[in-house]
Amino acid sequence: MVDSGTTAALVTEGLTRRYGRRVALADCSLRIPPGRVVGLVGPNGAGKSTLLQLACGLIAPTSGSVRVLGARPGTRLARVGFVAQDTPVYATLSVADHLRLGARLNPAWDAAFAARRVAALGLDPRQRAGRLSGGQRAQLALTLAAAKRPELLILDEPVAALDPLAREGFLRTLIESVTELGATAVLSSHLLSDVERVCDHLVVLAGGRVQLAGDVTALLDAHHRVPSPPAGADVVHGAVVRGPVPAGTGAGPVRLEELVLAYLHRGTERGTR
Ligand SMILES: Nc1ncnc2c1ncn2[C@@H]1O[C@H](COP(=O)(O)OP(=O)(O)OP(=O)(O)O)[C@@H](O)[C@H]1O
Repeated sequence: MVDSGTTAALVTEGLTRRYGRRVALADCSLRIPPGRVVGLVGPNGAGKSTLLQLACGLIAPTSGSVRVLGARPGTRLARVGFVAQDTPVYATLSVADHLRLGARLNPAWDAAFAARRVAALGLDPRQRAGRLSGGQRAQLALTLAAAKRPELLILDEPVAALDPLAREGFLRTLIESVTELGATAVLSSHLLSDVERVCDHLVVLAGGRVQLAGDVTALLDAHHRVPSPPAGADVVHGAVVRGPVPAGTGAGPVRLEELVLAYLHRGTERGTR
């Protein structure tokens, strides 16, 4: 799908995925513009991994459609980097073997970037990946995905296994490479503080449905915190109100974390599955 001459990174329309009778993702319509760092948030079982796997072409929709960089998922493999939640690596291959494999498989492979990151992480190139710690494995998988120099980087809970220092370093590197390449990154996370720090676009899922999506600044501008919302106000949850509020109500700006939580509460209470 094309908008203003720019191909969206990800477009879904009525995207639905069932597992038997369980609806993992329902009627999801989204448009992620290029060049964004997108935070995908939602409680356990909300459908985040399902959406990301659909975007990568690892699973097929039950109904609806998904386009990635203007094409069907799975047809732009060199242009999409994906790190799954369990950060898979080849246990018997060394760190250096992984980099060699990356270079062989990816036309735009950035060997200098990969070598720099491995050195900065203090990983021994001779070490077998199966002997790395969980966090080190995650770092290796992230390095491989980023060194592809993809146009779209899809990361399923990329920082979950990293210590706070490594998390901070990884997010900084991610922003640097996304900015340098003009790429798009979509990352699912339970850590709202990380999302607040690095994401400029937000998608909130609950009960398999999109509760909120859009540019972070625009979303924050469109909501307020009103201690006692007046009658007729469009209350999302608690003190969080959508749209303009009359003067004299004590309305103030809402923080991202508060906004996300309000939509998560609303989505969960509605039992939208
Ligand atoms: N392969 C599968 N078979 C059956 N049900 C599945 C499968 N994968 C996911 N589900 C179900 O689909 C729903 C959404 O799961 P999904 O993994 O997408 O959630 P999530 O938001 O990524 O959760 P988490 O934050 O816990 O990783 C859940 O109810 C889950 O049990």
